[in-house]
Amino acid sequence: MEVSRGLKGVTAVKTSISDIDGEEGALQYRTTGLAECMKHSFEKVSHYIWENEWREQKISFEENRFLSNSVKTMIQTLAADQSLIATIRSAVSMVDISVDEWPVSRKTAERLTAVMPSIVACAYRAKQDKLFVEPRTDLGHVENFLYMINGQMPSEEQTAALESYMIATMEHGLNASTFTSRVVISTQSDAYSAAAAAIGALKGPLHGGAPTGVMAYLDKVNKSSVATVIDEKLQNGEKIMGFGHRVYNTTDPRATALKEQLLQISPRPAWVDRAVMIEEETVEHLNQRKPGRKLYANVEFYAAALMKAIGIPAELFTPIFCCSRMVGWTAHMMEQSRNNVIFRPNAKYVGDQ
Ligand SMILES: CC(=O)SCCNC(=O)CCNC(=O)[C@H](O)C(C)(C)COP(=O)(O)OP(=O)(O)OC[C@H]1O[C@@H](n2cnc3c(N)ncnc32)[C@H](O)[C@@H]1OP(=O)(O)O
Ligand SMILES: O=C([O-])CC(=O)C(=O)O
Repeated sequence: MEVSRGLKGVTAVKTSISDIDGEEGALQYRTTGLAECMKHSFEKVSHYIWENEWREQKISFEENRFLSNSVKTMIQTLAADQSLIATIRSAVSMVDISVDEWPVSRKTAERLTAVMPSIVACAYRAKQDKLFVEPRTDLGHVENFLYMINGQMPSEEQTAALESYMIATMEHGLNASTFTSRVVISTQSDAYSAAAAAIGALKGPLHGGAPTGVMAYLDKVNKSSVATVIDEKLQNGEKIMGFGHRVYNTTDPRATALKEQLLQISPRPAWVDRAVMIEEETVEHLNQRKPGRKLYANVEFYAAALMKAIGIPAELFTPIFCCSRMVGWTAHMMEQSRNNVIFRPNAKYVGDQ
């Protein structure tokens, strides 16, 4: 019996939600390339990913932003002694507790996606002893999110940059957290349980938790050099965060798109050019140290840099990723539940006979 560790190279589902060309470095949502998708609003691309139809549909997004008083109180209580991401993961399972539907509906996908920024903003502000800023219904999804985080209107540049990031990270095939969500749904469980489990999978440093490690890497290199830091990390068996990918054997197209956005920020912060140099040197050095592995920047390197450049604190990087990826998770939950087979692979016994 062949065992594929980490299911490397195994095709486990058929999907019409997105397609990745790992050799060419291309990503499309349904039949539309990433660059074209990034020209539209978060709401419009979400609708496209869920329904395969281009239509501006904002109203129910706005209605779905609100948190009940009891959920706000629970988030504020949890935030007092839990990490931000643990609070968010727990909070997702507390909204709309009684929903237990099958198959997963578009209505639930929209509720989960629209409410996530409110959960994140509530938890983030509670950790700073600040009161929750109620969502506004006259603002777009991303603009409202920044407004709830900071309690003031964001600049157009900030909103546009974050919207680009959030669209670029909405969906990415059968990555670990999306796979998690499909496994949970495959037992005919509910979307809230699947979303909480997916957040648990996303937060790990090998997946959506990587941007924190990217910031630490940049700091370390700035005090020393790329070669020294990489050699030290490889000797300790550590990975360089923001580099390497299971599917891409070239630069991640989202990294390229976010780098473009980063270079458009005006005025450009002094550290940005240095970060670009570090990315290039890292690729060169990693490929010298690990020849043939084809290690390039992944989305997380430029996600971290772009969010830093628009003034987003590092502790929000992974929570914001949860907000954008909720679109992909829920699209996969719908797809799985409409044509379900429970996931149950084999394990090869290698213990004592
Ligand atoms: C949104 C996202 O999830 S994007 C990914 C975010 N994660 C990161 O940035 C963490 C750093 N990167 C990694 O850990 C990996 O590249 C992953 C988890 C993304 C992919 O892992 P896998 O597909 O299992 O690749 P695997 O770990 O087997 O790597 C193949 C080889 O390249 C090396 N390698 C891969 N990534 C890195 C890296 N970032 N730094 C150093 N070496 C690396 C491995 O050590 C391995 O070398 P070996 O053949 O000598 O053993
Ligand atoms: O596809 C993956 O394995 C990880 C990734 O880039 C993502 O989830 O966006």
